[in-house]
Amino acid sequence: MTESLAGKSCTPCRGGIPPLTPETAEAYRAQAPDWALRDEATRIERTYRFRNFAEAFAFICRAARLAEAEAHHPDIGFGWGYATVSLRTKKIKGLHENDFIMAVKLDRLANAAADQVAD
Ligand SMILES: C[C@H](O)[C@H](O)[C@H]1CNC2=NC(N)=NC(=O)C2=N1
Repeated sequence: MTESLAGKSCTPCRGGIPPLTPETAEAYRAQAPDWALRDEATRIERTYRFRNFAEAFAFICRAARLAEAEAHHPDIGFGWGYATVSLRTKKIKGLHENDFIMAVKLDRLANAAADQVAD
């Protein structure tokens, strides 16, 4: 059981530490169950669905502001009705707690906006 990530903030990662093991990443995923481990658990990814292009764009604008506030930046692809978000920590070429903090906060953003539609 990992402690609540929603109340945490990203911390600077300068490298020199190992990435999360797949097992630890899986434990973190309990708080972000809609995210998938990808590329041998070196990154996480989620696709959010929206009603149209404008709502997807509004979400990624909010996501970008969150990323700047947390100094941790996802890769984002988007189009009509969707945004696909990928997170990893470059300095360690894998996953860090920061990636899951961002995942949980992005999920909250999407839910709070109430503009996301079910898959
Ligand atoms: C110094 C600064 O914290 C780092 O360069 C940050 C910036 N944003 C980042 N975002 C992501 N997703 N991974 C990183 O490794 C990363 N590094």
